[in-house]
Amino acid sequence: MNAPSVPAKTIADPNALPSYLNADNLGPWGNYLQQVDRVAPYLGSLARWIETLKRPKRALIVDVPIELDNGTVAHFEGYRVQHNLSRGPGKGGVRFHQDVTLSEVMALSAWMSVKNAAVNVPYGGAKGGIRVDPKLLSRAELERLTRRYTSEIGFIIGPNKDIPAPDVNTNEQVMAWMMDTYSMNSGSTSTGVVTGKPISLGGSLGRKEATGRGVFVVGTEAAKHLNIDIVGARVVVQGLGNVGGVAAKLFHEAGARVISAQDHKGIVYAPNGIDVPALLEHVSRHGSVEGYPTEPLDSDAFWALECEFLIPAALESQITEKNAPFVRARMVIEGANGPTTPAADDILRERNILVAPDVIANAGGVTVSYFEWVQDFSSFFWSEDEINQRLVRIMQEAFGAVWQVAQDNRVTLRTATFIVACTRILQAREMRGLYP
Ligand SMILES: NC(=O)C1=CN([C@@H]2O[C@H](COP(=O)(O)OP(=O)(O)OC[C@H]3O[C@@H](n4cnc5c(N)ncnc54)[C@H](OP(=O)(O)O)[C@@H]3O)[C@@H](O)[C@H]2O)C=CC1
Ligand SMILES: O=C(O)CCC(=O)C(=O)O
Repeated sequence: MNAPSVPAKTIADPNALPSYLNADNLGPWGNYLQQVDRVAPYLGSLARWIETLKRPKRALIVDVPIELDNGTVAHFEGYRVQHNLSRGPGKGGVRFHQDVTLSEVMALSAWMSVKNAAVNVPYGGAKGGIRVDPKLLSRAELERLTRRYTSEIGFIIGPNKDIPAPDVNTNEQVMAWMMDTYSMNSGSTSTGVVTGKPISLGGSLGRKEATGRGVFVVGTEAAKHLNIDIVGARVVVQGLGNVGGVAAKLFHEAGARVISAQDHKGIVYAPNGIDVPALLEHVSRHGSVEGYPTEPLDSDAFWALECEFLIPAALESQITEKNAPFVRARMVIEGANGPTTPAADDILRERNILVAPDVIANAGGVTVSYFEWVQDFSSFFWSEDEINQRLVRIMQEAFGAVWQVAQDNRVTLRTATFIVACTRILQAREMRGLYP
């Protein structure tokens, strides 16, 4: 009788993904992996490096303990993920939000790698976050949290290593605290360690508005291809924070009609167009669109509004297979990172709705962050006009190149952007080689 054949020694599959990378349902990280799978057929011989894109280079989880104002000690979970450093130091924002997870930060860091390569700024991709609802903290608690987090991640960030910036619920003040903490710990003032700083601390003119401005530029470029006139065009925006607020303002100033805006507390709707400056003033005073005079509209109807531009500018996975069949926009301009799931992408494509993806549409922020970093290194600061002109040129050229790749390969703008960006990343990976 033959004995069953049993290998003398079972070796774990050396190419198996680490467990935290390969679960079936990983939310934004799972969506990113699907986007990478879609680009693989277009990478030629570079496809042999594709696994590089599916594994973050480095993921740091830190405990961030702080003393609350009432004397108790609270522990928060913080992350900094450096997805890819082949093209330069890590670059990407820091998010403070109660739903932040490691897998979400991994996805956000990976989209930074793609975005930075798409606009050809010399960075890899990184992102950070703390799982906290900052609205529940006092200003002093927020400062302690930011400083402790900065110290905990301090050994992997730096002007030549990884440069954080603002994201959801972080701003110039948070960046100032991060810069100060890093500088104290390293023994010299280091303005280049973060971008999105106050102007008085080496920040750049135009950075605060840059992401929304980039969204507007990409929207107007895409509109030219679809023969849409901006004047009178209808715009619907989700999220009136830094990105959505500026984008809404610029569309309004260009003569478009912003007909609806949503944040986590409410929806504003005015079919003839909202007075955007008045709405933004209301939001800055009350923290939300809630309470602003409006015609009634529920959340399902919001996504189904007929419009030329639908701009998700809040969080991930807002346009899904559930609401994508009802979207009646001519195009979706992604101000947020990861707002459209791959299943929704397919539905929108079938329905002939153009999607200008996050990895190009919201790249204006990091582009001006790059300008800020360059200005800090040279201690020579540019005028706002110079910055905006350079920003517009980079965004127009990058979007034009992506548009052409999409036409040539008959793929979506998302896959086209991934083709351009992943080619750059993997070429750098190949040229550098693997061994020290
Ligand atoms: N800041 C930047 O430079 C860049 C940001 N991004 C991306 O843009 C998006 C927005 O970032 P940013 O504007 O900086 O963040 P902000 O914190 O300034 O604003 C976030 C906005 O999203 C709204 N929001 C949050 N949760 C929901 C929800 N569940 N439903 C509806 N609205 C919601 C917030 O409303 P409320 O206040 O009511 O919670 C707020 O209006 C994020 O995806 C971010 O990653 C991308 C590139 C650069
Ligand atoms: O300005 C930066 O460095 C990064 C901004 C960011 O986090 C993003 O583009 O998502």
